[in-house]
Amino acid sequence: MERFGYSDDELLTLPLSYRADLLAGRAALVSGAGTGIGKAIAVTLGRLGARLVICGRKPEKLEATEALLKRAGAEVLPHALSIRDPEAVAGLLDAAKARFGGIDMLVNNAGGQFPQAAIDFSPKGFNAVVDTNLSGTWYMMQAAARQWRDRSAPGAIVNIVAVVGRGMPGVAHTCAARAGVIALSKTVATEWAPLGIRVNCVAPGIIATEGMNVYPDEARRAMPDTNLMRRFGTALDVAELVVHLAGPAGNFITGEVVHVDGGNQIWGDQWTIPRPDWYTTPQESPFPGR
Ligand SMILES: CCC/C=C/C(=O)SCCNC(=O)CCNC(=O)[C@H](O)C(C)(C)COP(=O)([O-])OP(=O)([O-])OC[C@H]1O[C@@H](n2cnc3c(N)ncnc32)[C@H](O)[C@@H]1OP(=O)([O-])[O-]
Ligand SMILES: NC(=O)C1=CN([C@@H]2O[C@H](COP(=O)(O)OP(=O)(O)OC[C@H]3O[C@@H](n4cnc5c(N)ncnc54)[C@H](OP(=O)(O)O)[C@@H]3O)[C@@H](O)[C@H]2O)C=CC1
Repeated sequence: MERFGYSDDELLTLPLSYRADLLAGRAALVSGAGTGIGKAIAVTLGRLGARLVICGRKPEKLEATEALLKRAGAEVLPHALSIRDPEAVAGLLDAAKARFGGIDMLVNNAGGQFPQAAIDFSPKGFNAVVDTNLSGTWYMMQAAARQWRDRSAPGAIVNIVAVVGRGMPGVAHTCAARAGVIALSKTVATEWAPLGIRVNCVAPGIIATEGMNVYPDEARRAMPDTNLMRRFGTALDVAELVVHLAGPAGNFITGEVVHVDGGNQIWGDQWTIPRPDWYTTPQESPFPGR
């Protein structure tokens, strides 16, 4: 691929599809906001007037996004933690309440995985991915929902997942975790509608971010061949969809999974590890049927 995501200046200046004060007076919490898609989401929300709480494990990544948000004129509270730690997550929501009186929007973007054939997963590797993407996301959802309930305030959650409807060879652990997030989201969309809480998922296809460095060159080069538009999407494509779902345009949308994947889900099979010969050259099966 030619480049890995936007420069800071591009994030601050690329034209947006929304009016500049759309989210004035609102506060948003974005996880994994120090890099890639999360950084683009945070900056986009900030450019539209929202105040931001940003989290991730590494303070230095958050500092870069904090500086960018300040350039956009947004108020920002950076808070380093691992979303895998439920007590730290509860502390994060307390800090957001102390600073901004609470949040209106939660974007669970933090996550990731490593590519490996499933048959080789170690228990530690599998659990690391499930803990981060499923349990970590859940701790954030529950802590936010409890605060909204206690404040008698409405709220919107957007969970960033992946295109997992047909599985994705090389990242079975993340497929399991993301499918879990989708099922959780649909279930609590129903349980929490009486509290005024909407819950939706965004499933990005291949998006140009530095996170793509974890994939082998061969797999990454082939990725644009697996969507109808035959290219990578951008972090802004995801960020603008998040604005739609978390903001006023999404008021009647809940329990939904929206794909921003150039049509990958209806067409291409997506490999994150090299394809075995079985799928690339004509084969005579050594395992005949009855
Ligand atoms: C197109 C696809 C769609 C999606 C695209 C994207 O998401 S792009 C964005 C993508 N961005 C990202 O994905 C970035 C975020 N990803 C991450 O931070 C990590 O992948 C994580 C989710 C495992 C973090 O968990 P953590 O902080 O606990 O990390 P840790 O380093 O301590 O590892 C824990 C254990 O996991 C195992 N293990 C780890 N790596 C490998 C490997 N290469 N090989 C084999 N195994 C591996 C190993 O068992 C290790 O323990 P050990 O043996 O070392 O004692
Ligand atoms: N790029 C793509 O094509 C696709 C991405 N996605 C998903 O979108 C999300 C963003 O991806 P992208 O921006 O590309 O990748 P990045 O690797 O750049 O972003 C992941 C972010 O999550 C944070 N993070 C990881 N683990 C934790 C944790 N335990 N606690 C808190 N923060 C954590 C990281 O920060 P730190 O290391 O400081 O904790 C980092 O900022 C991820 O969930 C990814 O899997 C889904 C489909 C496709």
